[in-house]
Amino acid sequence: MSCDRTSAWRQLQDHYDNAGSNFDVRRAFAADAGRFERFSQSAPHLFADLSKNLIDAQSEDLLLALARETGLEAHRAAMFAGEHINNTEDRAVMHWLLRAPADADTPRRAELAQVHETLDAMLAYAEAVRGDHTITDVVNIGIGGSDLGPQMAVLALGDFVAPGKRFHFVSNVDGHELAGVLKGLAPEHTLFLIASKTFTTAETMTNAQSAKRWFAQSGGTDIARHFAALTTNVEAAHAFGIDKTFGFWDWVGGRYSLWSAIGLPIALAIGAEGFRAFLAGAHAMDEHFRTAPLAQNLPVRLGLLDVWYRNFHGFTTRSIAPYHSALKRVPAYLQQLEMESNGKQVGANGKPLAFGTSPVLWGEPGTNGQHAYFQMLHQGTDVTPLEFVAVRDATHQLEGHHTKLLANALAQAQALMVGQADAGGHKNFPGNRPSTFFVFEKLTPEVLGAFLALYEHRVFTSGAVWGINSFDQWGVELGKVLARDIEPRLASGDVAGLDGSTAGLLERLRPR
Ligand SMILES: O=P(O)(O)OC[C@H]1O[C@](O)(CO)[C@@H](O)[C@@H]1O
Repeated sequence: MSCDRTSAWRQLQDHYDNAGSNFDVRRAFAADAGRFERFSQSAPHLFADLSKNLIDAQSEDLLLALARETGLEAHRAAMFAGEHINNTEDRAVMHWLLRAPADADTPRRAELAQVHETLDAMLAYAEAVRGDHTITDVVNIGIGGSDLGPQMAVLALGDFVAPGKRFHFVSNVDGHELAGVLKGLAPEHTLFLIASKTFTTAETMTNAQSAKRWFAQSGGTDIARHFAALTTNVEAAHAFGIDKTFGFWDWVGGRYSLWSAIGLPIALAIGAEGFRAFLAGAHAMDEHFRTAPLAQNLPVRLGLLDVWYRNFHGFTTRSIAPYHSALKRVPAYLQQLEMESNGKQVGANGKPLAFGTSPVLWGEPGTNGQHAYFQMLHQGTDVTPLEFVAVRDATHQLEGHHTKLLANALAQAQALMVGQADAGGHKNFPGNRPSTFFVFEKLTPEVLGAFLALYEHRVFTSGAVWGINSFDQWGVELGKVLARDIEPRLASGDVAGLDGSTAGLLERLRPR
């Protein structure tokens, strides 16, 4: 049943109208000494404080009822059973299987055996390349899910990266990016990874062709040693001239693929043991999501909070501020995960939805964001729920920095909630602005794996309640088709049939 037709939805609307719309989290803390405990919890490898959010026991209870009424548990079971819940592409959704141990209790035994066979081969290759000191530069060529995850994780786990290799990520079809990277490279010291689930993506194919041409023109000889492909389309990789391939399967969505062969740059960076730890962290979160009661299930609580904010409070964006510079690319990674998954206007049945879906997700690391857009978060006319990520232990010895960093994260969350009412005018902070606070003890492969899996299941939860297919991305197709039509027009100048604006701009952008 569509979520907006359920009795829980109606009750949530009543609760919002009666109490939710003027809920004051400061009063809620004053009235309940146990609020922090009630609305915070541990989950594998991390801790989350939800208590500064605009929720009370009744809203959580009703949101849980909404989850039950919309069949969240059955949908979750269907995903873990390998049913084709990606109905528009008739595919299973089994990225979770990529991180299951070889002896896991799952009905998908055959696929699990293939997963481990590929994983073992990929990690053996990663270790061999790590030991090959003639390779000093690894260039990953891929885009979207074939870029954002590995790039984000290699940066995030910088403390675990063995010295001796530089990692480069080329995604954009803008040749400035590839040309800039190639400038500093020598073919005999470079390994190119062509990462593409489909091996047809225009940007990646264009960059891969140019890299191959550069390799030959700069005296490179042994393609088999200097190129590898990470793809479900092994045939196309061979046709391109690459022998060394690591495969994966159509049941791994692009934005869920960093756990597969697409994660090879991560394995090259942190080693086989580190990559297995990364998978183990995610698996621990999978088990939590699969088995914990809904009321203590962190991805479920977060996904339901997202529904509460989007559909009842009407908040259209959510911001994330990782207070750790190594987590700089996490917002970009999560943007694809959440917005490509849940940015849908029709339900899984293809019928238009009468309610909002994915919020806009955005953010920058703290403390940087504080000196840029936090002004709006504190005093703007719109309310934006903010998510903090703070790591207790630093891995550097620079005196004073980490304490200042953590103090800032705590202070910002406090300021958003408490506000400052008595100052008046321009100095008035309304407060009561919601935030969630994640605590990692250390930034390790396990912790990062768990955090990313937490987000995946959170997006699954809101998507399931909304009744959408979170695993297709038809919205990216139209632009691709039109780009193919426009490309030759830039050379020919033919504007026939184009709208006035596109024709006018094309005329200005034509090469002179
Ligand atoms: O890995 P591929 O097939 O090159 O696709 C790259 C990205 O393009 C998309 O299909 C969107 O165009 C993403 O979903 C995907 O992660």
